[in-house]
Amino acid sequence: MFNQTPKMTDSLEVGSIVRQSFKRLSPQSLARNPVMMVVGTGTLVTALLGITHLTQGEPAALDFAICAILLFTVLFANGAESVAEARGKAQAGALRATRESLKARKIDIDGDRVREVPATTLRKGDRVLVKPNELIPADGEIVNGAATINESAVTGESAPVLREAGTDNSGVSAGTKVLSDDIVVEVTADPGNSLLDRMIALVEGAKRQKTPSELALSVLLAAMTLIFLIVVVTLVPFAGFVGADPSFSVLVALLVCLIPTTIGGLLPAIGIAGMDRAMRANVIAKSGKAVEVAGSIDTLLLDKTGTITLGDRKAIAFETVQGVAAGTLRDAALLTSLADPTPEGKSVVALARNQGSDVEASEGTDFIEFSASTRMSGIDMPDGRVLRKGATDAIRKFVTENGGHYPDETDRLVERVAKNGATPLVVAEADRVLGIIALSDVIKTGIKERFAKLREMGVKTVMITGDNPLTAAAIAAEAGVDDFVAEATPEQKLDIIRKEQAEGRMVAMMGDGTNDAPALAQADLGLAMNSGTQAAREAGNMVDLDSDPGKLLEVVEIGKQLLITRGSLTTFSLANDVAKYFAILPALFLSSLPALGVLNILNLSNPMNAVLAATIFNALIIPALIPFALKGVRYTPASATQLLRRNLLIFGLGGLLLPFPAIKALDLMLTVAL
Ligand SMILES: Nc1ncnc2c1ncn2[C@@H]1O[C@H](COP(=O)(O)OP(=O)(O)OP(=O)(O)O)[C@@H](O)[C@H]1O
Ligand SMILES: [K+]
Ligand SMILES: [Mg+2]
Repeated sequence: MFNQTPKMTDSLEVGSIVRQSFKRLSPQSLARNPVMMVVGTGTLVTALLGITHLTQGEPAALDFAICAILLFTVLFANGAESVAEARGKAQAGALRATRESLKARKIDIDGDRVREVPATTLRKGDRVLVKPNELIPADGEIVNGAATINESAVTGESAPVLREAGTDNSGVSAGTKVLSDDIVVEVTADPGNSLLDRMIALVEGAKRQKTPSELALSVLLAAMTLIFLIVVVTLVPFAGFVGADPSFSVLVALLVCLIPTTIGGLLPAIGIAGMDRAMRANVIAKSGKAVEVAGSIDTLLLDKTGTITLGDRKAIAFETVQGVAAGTLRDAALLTSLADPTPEGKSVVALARNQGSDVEASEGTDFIEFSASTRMSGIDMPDGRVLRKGATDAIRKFVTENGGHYPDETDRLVERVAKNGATPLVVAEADRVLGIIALSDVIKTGIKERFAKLREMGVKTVMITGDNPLTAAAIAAEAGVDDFVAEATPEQKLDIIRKEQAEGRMVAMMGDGTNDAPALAQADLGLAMNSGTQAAREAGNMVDLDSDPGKLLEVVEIGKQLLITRGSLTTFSLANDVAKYFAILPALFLSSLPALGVLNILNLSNPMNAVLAATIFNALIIPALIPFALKGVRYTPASATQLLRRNLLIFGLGGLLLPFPAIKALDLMLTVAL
C-alpha cells in the first residue's frame, strides 16, 4: 500500500561512539576547544619525551603513563560529546529514515497530471496530492482542502487534528497520516532543509555553532588555562631554587590537573543535551541559543485565538439591534461571508443557510477580504449596498465614518456575548448597525495550571488579541493570564515586544498566524505552533510539534535546566582544580621542602604516585559526570539567589572536597598495584 507508517528503532551504539571519540582527536576538532587542545598537546609532548628517554636509555614509564592518562582524558571528553549527539541523532535519524522512504503524488505545474515520485525529489514550491490513509511526504502547507490528520508519528499524540487551507491551521508535517479527505499540500522546504534536517545539523558536531554564552564561557576557560600555564611555568625556576627537579612530564600532568578540563570536556554535551531534551518535549529548536534564551524568559506574549483557545470559532447565533428584522441581519451576515474563506466566515454561511437564508451575491460584487489590520470583511454590491462584519471597534469606526450612529444597544449585545468569552462580530450596512454574530470559542484544557506555574517561575504572561476588550477579559480571566491587550493590530504586537525588550526583559512569543510572524521574529524566543501557517513557523526560532501553548513551561524548564547544569558543572570543575593543586603540590615538593609536611594532609606515598593519582582522577571525573551533564540538574521554582546559594554549596564545596579522598584512594591503589 502507498506510504504506510514504518517501524522506528532507537539505538545507542557503543562502537560508533568509540569511533567518533577517536575521530575527534583530529587537530581541527580539538581546536574548537582550547582546554582540550592543551591536553591533546600534552599527550603528544609526553609521548615524545617518553620516546626520547627510551632512546637515551633513561626510564620512560612515567612519561608513557601520563601520556596514556592524558589521551584518555581527551577521549572521555570526546566521548561525552558523542554520547550526547547519539541520543538526538538516533531519534531524529529514525524520523528521517521514515521520510526518505516516502512516496509522493506530485502535481505537474499545469495542474492536470499527477505523477508518483520519491519524496526525496520534492522541492520547495512543489504541490502534492495526499489521499486518506496516506502519509504526507514532506513538510508543507495545505493549499487546497481540509482534512483530519493523525500526527502521532511526529507528536506521539494519536487524537486526530483538523488542518485546513487558508486558515491559521494549514501546516502539516512529513510522516503524518491523512485520515479523511483529499488535500493538496505545497512543499515548504528543499530536500535536506526541513525543520528536522536543520535540527539534526544542529546536533551534529561539525555544523554546530557555539551559543553566545558558550562562547563567553569558552573564553573564560581559555583564560584560566593560560593563567595556569603561567603558574606551572613559574614553578620551574622555583623548583630549581629549592632543589626539587620535577620531570617535564610531571609538569604537563600538573598543568592538565589544574586547567578546567571537567567543564571544558562536558560543555558541548550540556548544550546538545538541552536541544535533545527540547526534541523529546516535541519542540524543534532552530538554534542552541533558542534553548538557552528560554531559560531567562521574563515575559510571555500569547495570541488568543488558536493559541490559548482551540480557535475553531463557529457562528452560533445572530442577535439584531432594535428595529432590524431577523432575516435582514441573517442575509447581510451571509452576504459578508460568501467569499470569506476563514473558518469564521464559513461557519457564518453555514448558520445563515441553516436558518433558511438563500441570498446569493449578484454579478459585479466586490469582495473585501478579512485582514488582521482592518479586522473587517464584507462586500460592496453593484447596487451600491456596502456590507461589513468585523471587530466592534472596527465597525464602530466604519459606521461613524459613513456618517452613521453606533447605537448603545450594540454594546449591550456585545457585552452579553463577550462575557462568556465568545467573539462578537458586528454586522453593519454603511451607516447602520444591523446586529451581531456570536462566535463561540473554547479554551484549551489545563492552561490555567500551566500559567500559574509559569508565574511561580517568574514569567509574566500577557495575552495579545485582535479581539474586543470584553471577550479578551473573559478569556484572560478563564485562562489566568497576568495581563491582556485587546484590539491589537500586528504592528502593536510588535511594538509591545520592542517595549518589553527596551525595558531589559527577555520576551517569548507564541503564535500560529501569519499576522503573528513579525512578532515571532522580533521576540527573543519565538515559539510557533506546528499547526500554524508557514510564515509563522518560518519566523519563530522554535516550533512546537504539539501546538500546545502550555509547552512554554517545559521549554523554560529545559532552558533553566541547561543554564543551571552548566553553572553547576563550571563551579564544580573550578573548585576541583583548585583542590587538586593543594592535594598534589605538597607531595611534589615534600622531599625538598620538609616544612610542607604540615600541608601534606593526604600523606600520599610518593610524588610520582601523587601526580598519577591526580591525573587519573582528573580523567575519570569526566565520564563520571556525563550522566549528570546529560540529565541535568532538576529545576525547581526558586529565586535566583536561592538557587545560586544552593549550587555554590553543593557543587563548590563538593568540588573542593571530593579530590582529597578520591586522590588518596587512587594513591593507595597505585601503591598496591606498583
Ligand atoms: N472573517 C472575519 N471577518 C471579519 N472579522 C473578523 C474575521 N475573523 C476575525 N475577525 C475579527 O477580527 C479580530 C481579529 O482577528 P485576528 O484573527 O486577526 O485576531 P488576532 O490578532 O490573531 O488575535 P487572536 O488570534 O488572539 O484573536 C477578531 O477578534 C474578530 O473580531
Ligand atoms: K583539570
Ligand atoms: Mg490569531
